[in-house]
Amino acid sequence: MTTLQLTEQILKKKSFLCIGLDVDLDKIPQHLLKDEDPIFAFNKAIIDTTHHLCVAYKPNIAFYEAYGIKGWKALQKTINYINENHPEIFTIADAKRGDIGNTSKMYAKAFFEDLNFDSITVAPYMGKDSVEPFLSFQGKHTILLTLTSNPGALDFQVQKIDQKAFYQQVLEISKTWSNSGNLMYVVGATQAESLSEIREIVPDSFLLIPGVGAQGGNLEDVWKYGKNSNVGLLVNSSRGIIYASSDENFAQAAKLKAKELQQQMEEMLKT
Ligand SMILES: O=c1ccn([C@@H]2O[C@H](COP(=O)(O)O)[C@@H](O)[C@H]2O)c(=O)[nH]1
Repeated sequence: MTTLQLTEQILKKKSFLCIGLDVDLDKIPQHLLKDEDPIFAFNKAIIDTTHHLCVAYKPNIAFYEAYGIKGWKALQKTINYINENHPEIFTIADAKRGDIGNTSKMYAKAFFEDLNFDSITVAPYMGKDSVEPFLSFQGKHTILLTLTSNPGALDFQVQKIDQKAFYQQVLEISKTWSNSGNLMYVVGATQAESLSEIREIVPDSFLLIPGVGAQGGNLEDVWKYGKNSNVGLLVNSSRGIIYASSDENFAQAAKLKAKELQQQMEEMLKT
């Protein structure tokens, strides 16, 4: 999917919501554990009730890898289900990969070719040759971790090198790489005060913003400081939506939570 198509979906659905599919078997409704594939059964129910309210789904790969081969199969079924039934939805493999070039190439093949995700999150720490193998896939997007939502973001990302914070260097340097048009950036909703300055460096790029809901980030601030003239935002919520209820009505409860966020976004898009 192109960024233009993604923007069209945002305007059509009046939503820049990304729903995180972070499935934890200890948190899903217990009746689903009787299913042959509880992870997929949970995801399918969430997708069936929320697909019209969001423009992206983001399975965090850790939540699938943790369950071994069963988790990986559930991930495959989930991405296939989205691609077959809702091809207009942007898919993000939140895998946070990045390694020496030939290894990154294999990560890229796994997530872009085998699983057919539209995008993947990548850590920039190993530099250009670790990221460019992802960027070389046409029609796919690489979402670089930039200023993350967790307290540990202060350990390295804001430290200064040549008077500039490390995360600012990530933005400026990555813009010079081959196929940098395929780049998007992760900025935590908890870092909203830095969004204006980030927008000055990457005015046109999409920003993936996790951290609203369970982590306390504020959607109004993200909109105020992070939007660009094409919206340019994907705001993720995982636990706040998918675990809205642990009863049999969990998917309807998730739909209500997603609807609340979508309605706030619809109002913002009118301004
Ligand atoms: O800076 C980051 C980067 C990634 N994440 C991921 O997003 C979701 C957030 O989940 P919530 O339940 O809505 O808090 C999760 O998969 C994180 O690993 C992030 O939170 N912050």
